[in-house]
Amino acid sequence: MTELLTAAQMRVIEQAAIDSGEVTGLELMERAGRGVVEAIFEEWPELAEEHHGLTPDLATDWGPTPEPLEAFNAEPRPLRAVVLCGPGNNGGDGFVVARVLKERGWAVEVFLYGNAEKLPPDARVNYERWSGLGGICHPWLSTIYDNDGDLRGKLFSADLTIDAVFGTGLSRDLGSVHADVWSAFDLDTGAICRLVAVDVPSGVCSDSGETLDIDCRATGVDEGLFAFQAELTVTFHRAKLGHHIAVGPALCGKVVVKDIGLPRVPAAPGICRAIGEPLAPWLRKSSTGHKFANGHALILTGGFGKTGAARLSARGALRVGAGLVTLGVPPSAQMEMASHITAPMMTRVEGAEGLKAVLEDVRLNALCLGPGMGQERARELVPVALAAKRATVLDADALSAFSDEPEALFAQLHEQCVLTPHGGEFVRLFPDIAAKLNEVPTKGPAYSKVDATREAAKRAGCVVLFKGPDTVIADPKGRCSVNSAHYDRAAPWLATAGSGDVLAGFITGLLARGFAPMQAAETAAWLHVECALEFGPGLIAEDLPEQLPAVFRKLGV
Ligand SMILES: NC(=O)C1=CN([C@@H]2O[C@H](COP(=O)(O)OP(=O)(O)OC[C@H]3O[C@@H](n4cnc5c(N)ncnc54)[C@H](OP(=O)(O)O)[C@@H]3O)[C@@H](O)[C@H]2O)[C@@H](O)CC1
Ligand SMILES: Nc1ncnc2c1ncn2[C@@H]1O[C@H](COP(=O)(O)OP(=O)(O)O)[C@@H](O)[C@H]1O
Ligand SMILES: [K+]
Repeated sequence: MTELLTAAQMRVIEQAAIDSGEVTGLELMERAGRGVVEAIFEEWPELAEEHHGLTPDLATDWGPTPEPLEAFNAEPRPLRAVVLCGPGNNGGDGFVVARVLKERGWAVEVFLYGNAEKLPPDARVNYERWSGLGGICHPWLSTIYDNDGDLRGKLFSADLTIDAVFGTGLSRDLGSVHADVWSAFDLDTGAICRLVAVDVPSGVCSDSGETLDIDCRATGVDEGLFAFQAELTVTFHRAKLGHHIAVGPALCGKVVVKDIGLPRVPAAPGICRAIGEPLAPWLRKSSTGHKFANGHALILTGGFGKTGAARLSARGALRVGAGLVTLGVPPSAQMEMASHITAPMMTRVEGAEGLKAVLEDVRLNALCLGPGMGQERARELVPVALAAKRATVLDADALSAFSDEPEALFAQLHEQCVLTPHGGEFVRLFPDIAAKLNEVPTKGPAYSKVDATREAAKRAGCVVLFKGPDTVIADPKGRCSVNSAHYDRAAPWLATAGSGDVLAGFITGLLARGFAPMQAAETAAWLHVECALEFGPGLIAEDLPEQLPAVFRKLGV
């Protein structure tokens, strides 16, 4: 697992390194700027070729694009970069990038969105260093929208554009920025070729992955998405939360993390982690254990015509390694279920008394309630299941059944429980927290899905897994992790009916095997995405459990 930092955590790490005398802020800025250039050349090796920025294929004059024949005959020209620098240290990194590219023979134009006199000290030094090499345009002095050497024209014809306007210091509503800064956000940045964001695309809050909105009435600016759309984002030391949650991933393009020589992140409870590959020994079965040594899961089903979801969970629980899985079926669905199952077992669970009787078997060590269950049955059975104090997953109907009285549910939950809401279920159980999360943010750092999940887990007193492409998992003590299904782990085919039921089954199966709730939720979420990637396009929920053998084999289980 690697850390996903907030801006404040990054500042603490940076400040500690500076205070220890190991490094200066200026050295960090130099490494950051050079790291950006290195990442650019790794991403587009054609920009790094030996002729030091001279190429007839990529570079034309600053003017309009020449006709093909003209381009063919044209003399090689320097590659061209536009660097947009903001008023803080992100801008400072931009000046370093400008200098390094210029030293390699590039034609570089730098725009400063801010007042040079007010730049922070390290950024100011790099501004001065750049000033010895090239000029600086102040956007408010140039005629941005005409066709004569304007910023817009330059951006759209440059070989590379660097966004160093705002990084982790984005703190205020963009409506409060001076019109000169605003002009940078008023561009269709998605259409700019090779737009590289330094640290984070400007306008994206690095803690929440949200874009900060503006008060459109106050500014007269049209509503829109006020952030740069990067093709590549180069960040430093560790990825930030905003690279993996909310709309951040959609705006970052691709994220590369460059080492700038800072020490390892000290373990601290407030630091959130990206879930990585589980260790194979955790998932191996003991060579001597019998089936009961791997636990016995009970999955409660819905009535006639509603049993499919629980069957998906059961298949997931079995494949992930539970020794036995039993489906608890109401009488109306017994025939239906019997004709569908082979490996899972079945037992009749009619109502609260029926469940109490079944739970007298203490070998049933993990329970799953919710998938396809129906809210009425869930209201009756959830209290019995929770009173039995077994490891318990509550999903789907077992959550929605308590939307009128979430406090009544919270009073019964215990620390062996895992709640797995999707966005809609989260709103029903935690309406005030969801309202904060869904508010359009105007200030940074904005309230994030990580904040919301932590708050929900604390209130519920158990692990909460808040689903989505950015699944966030938290426990009541504040431990938190993100299962990011973005970038090379993008798994859009998981958005299919029943995939959440399989996830609930994976968690239940791992709980049956003795995993702690947080570890079960994290491991299951990671495996779930791996199964989707293993299968690829065309995936439906039934396919997910069937990929586990291949995923386990790759892990060396
Ligand atoms: N930490 C590290 O280890 C390293 C950090 N490095 C780099 O430093 C970056 C962080 O620098 P930073 O803290 O100076 O913040 P940055 O993003 O440049 O912006 C701050 C400026 O913007 C202003 N401002 C904010 N919001 C605004 C708004 N809505 N509208 C208008 N203005 C607004 C804000 O004004 P203020 O709110 O203070 O009045 C201030 O002037 C980081 O992303 C990375 O690139 C690397 O060099 C090396 C290692
Ligand atoms: N675009 C996506 N990318 C990655 N994972 C996704 C995406 N959309 C949904 N998922 C995952 O798929 C599952 C869907 O669960 P849920 O909404 O409960 O569906 P269902 O109720 O049909 O089973 C969750 O684990 C969620 O994280
Ligand atoms: K930036």
